[in-house]
Amino acid sequence: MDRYDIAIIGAGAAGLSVAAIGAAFGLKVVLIERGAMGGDCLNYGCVPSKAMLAAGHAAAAARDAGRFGVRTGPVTVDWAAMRAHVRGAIAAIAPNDSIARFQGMGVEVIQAAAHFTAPDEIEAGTRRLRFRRCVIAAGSAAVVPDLPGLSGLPFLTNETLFELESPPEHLLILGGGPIGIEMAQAHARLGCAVTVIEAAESIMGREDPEAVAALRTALARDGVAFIEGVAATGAEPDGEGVALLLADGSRIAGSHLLLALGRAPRLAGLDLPAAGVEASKRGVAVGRDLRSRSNRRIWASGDIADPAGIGPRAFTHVASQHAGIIVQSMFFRLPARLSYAALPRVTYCDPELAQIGLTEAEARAEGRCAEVLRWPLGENDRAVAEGIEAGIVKLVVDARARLVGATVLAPRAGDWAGIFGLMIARGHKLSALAQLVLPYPSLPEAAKRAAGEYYGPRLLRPAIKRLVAWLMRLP
Ligand SMILES: Cc1cc2nc3c(=O)[nH]c(=O)nc-3n(C[C@H](O)[C@H](O)[C@H](O)COP(=O)(O)OP(=O)(O)OC[C@H]3O[C@@H](n4cnc5c(N)ncnc54)[C@H](O)[C@@H]3O)c2cc1C
Ligand SMILES: NC(=O)c1ccc[n+]([C@@H]2O[C@H](COP(=O)([O-])OP(=O)(O)OC[C@H]3O[C@@H](n4cnc5c(N)ncnc54)[C@H](O)[C@@H]3O)[C@@H](O)[C@H]2O)c1
Repeated sequence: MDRYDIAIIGAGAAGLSVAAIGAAFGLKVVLIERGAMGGDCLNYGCVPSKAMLAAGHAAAAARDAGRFGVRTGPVTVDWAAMRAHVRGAIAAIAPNDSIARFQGMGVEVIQAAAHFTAPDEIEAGTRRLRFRRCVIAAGSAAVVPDLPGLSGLPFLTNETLFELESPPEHLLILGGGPIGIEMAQAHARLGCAVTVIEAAESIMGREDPEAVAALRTALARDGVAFIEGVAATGAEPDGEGVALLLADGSRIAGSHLLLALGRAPRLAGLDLPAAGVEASKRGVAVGRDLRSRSNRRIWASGDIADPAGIGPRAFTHVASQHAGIIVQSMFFRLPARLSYAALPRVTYCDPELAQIGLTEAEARAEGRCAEVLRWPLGENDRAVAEGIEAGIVKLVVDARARLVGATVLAPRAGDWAGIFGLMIARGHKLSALAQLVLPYPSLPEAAKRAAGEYYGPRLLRPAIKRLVAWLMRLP
C-alpha cells in the first residue's frame, strides 16, 4: 500500500490550493480527482459564468451605445461564437489547474473516484493508499428538489447550462440567488426570454434590500421577468419545453428550466463512516481550524466544509482562505480560527453587487450597527461622465466608528471590495477611508464621500465653527 503525507480528495479550487502548498513544503502529496481538474469554478462555475456575462455585457453596451452618440446596426448574437469565447476562457485558465502542472510540482495525481476504507486509508480506482493527513475537498453540486414531475424532465444545472448548442428561447430559472441572477442577466442580454421564479419574498434574500431593489430594476430593464414569493409545486412537459406549476395556482411555461436552488455537499460515495468522519447535509463537520473532531487525521476544505458555528460558504476565494487555515493548523500545528467577518461576496451582474462583511440587517441583529452612511453613485463625477445611473455605497459602522460592513452596487464593484475587506479585518476606523487620497474621477470616491458623511456633521457643529472663527482672528 502506498503511503502519503497528505491525500487530497478533489482537485477543485480547495484541493488544488492545499496540494500546491503541500508540495512546495516538500511533502508527499497525492491528489485524487474523478472528473475535470479545476472542479466547478473552472469548468462549470465562476469562469464560464463570468465569460458568458461578459458576452451579455458586450451586447448590452452595443445596444446602449446610441445614448453616447455612437450608432451601431442591429445587435445580433452568434451563439456558437459566444460559446467559443466561453470555452476559450476555460482553455486559457486550464493549464494552471492541469495534471501536468501539478505533477511538475511533485504532486501525484490519480484520476479516479476516491472513498475511505479505514480512518487512514483510501481506495481510488485500483489503488489503495494510506495517509498521515487527508483533506476532503469534494465540493458541492446543484440541489435538485423533490418536485413532483421534475425527475422525468430535461432540466439544466450549472453542469449542463454552458453546453447548450443554441440559445434557449425562454429560460425559466428556479431560484433567485447569485447563480439564478447572474445567469438571468447573461441570457437576457444575449437575447433569450428569461423568467426567474423565487420562493422567498425577494430575489437575493441575503443581500441588502436597497441594493437588491436597484439590481432588480436593472435586470427588469434587460427584460428579465420575476415571480417572487411563490414556490413551484410541480413540473410537467410543455411541448418541447417545460412548465412549472406554482403555489398560487398559476403555470409558467418555458423552453428550458435551470435549477439554481443552492448547493449540496458531495458526500455520496466518500464512505465517510468507514473513516469515522462526521457530516450532515450541510457538509463535513469541522472545527474553526477545519479539522474533523471525529477523525483528527482529516480536514475539510472548500464548499464541502461545515465549520462549527459559521457554516459552509461556496466561494472560490473561501477555498483559498481555507487553504491558509489548513497550512496553520495542519502543517504548523498552530491554533487557527476561521472567520468570515471580512469576507467579500460579489454577484457579477451589471451593476455588480458586492457585500463585504455584515449587511446593515446583519449588523443590527448583532448589535453592531451604530450608523449607516450612504452615497449614491448618481452624485459621483465619474458615474455621471459614464452615464451610470444606478448604484449606491452603504457603509455600516459600530459605536467606535469601525467599519463592520460595506455594500456596493456599481459597475466592477468587486474590484474595489479589497479596500473594505482590509479595513474590516484590521479593525480600521472610517477615518482611514475618509483620509484616503483617491484618484479623480473614480467610482470608489463614492465610498470616501460616504465616509465623509460620518465626519461632516461632527466637524461642522456650531461649537467647532465658533472655534475656527476664533482661531482665524488670531494674528
Ligand atoms: C454557476 C456558478 C458560478 C460561480 N461563480 C462564482 C464566482 O464568481 N466566484 C466565486 O468565488 N465562487 C463562485 N462559484 C462557487 C465556486 O465555484 C465554488 O465555491 C468552488 O468551485 C468550490 O471549490 P471546491 O474545490 O470546494 O469544490 P469543486 O470545485 O466542486 O471541486 C471538488 C472536486 O472534487 C471532485 N470529487 C468529488 N467527489 C470525489 C471523489 N469521491 N473522488 C474524487 N474526486 C471527487 C469533483 O469532481 C470536483 O472536481 C460559482 C459556482 C457556480 C456553480
Ligand atoms: N458571484 C459569485 O460569487 C457566485 C455566483 C454563483 C454562485 N455562487 C455560490 O454558489 C452558491 C449557490 O448559488 P445559488 O444561487 O444556487 O444558491 P443560493 O442558495 O444562494 O440561492 C438559491 C435561491 O433559491 C431560492 N429557492 C430555494 N428553493 C426554492 C424553490 N423551491 N423555489 C424557488 N426558489 C427557491 C432560495 O430562496 C434562494 O434565493 C451561492 O450561495 C454562492 O456561494 C457564487
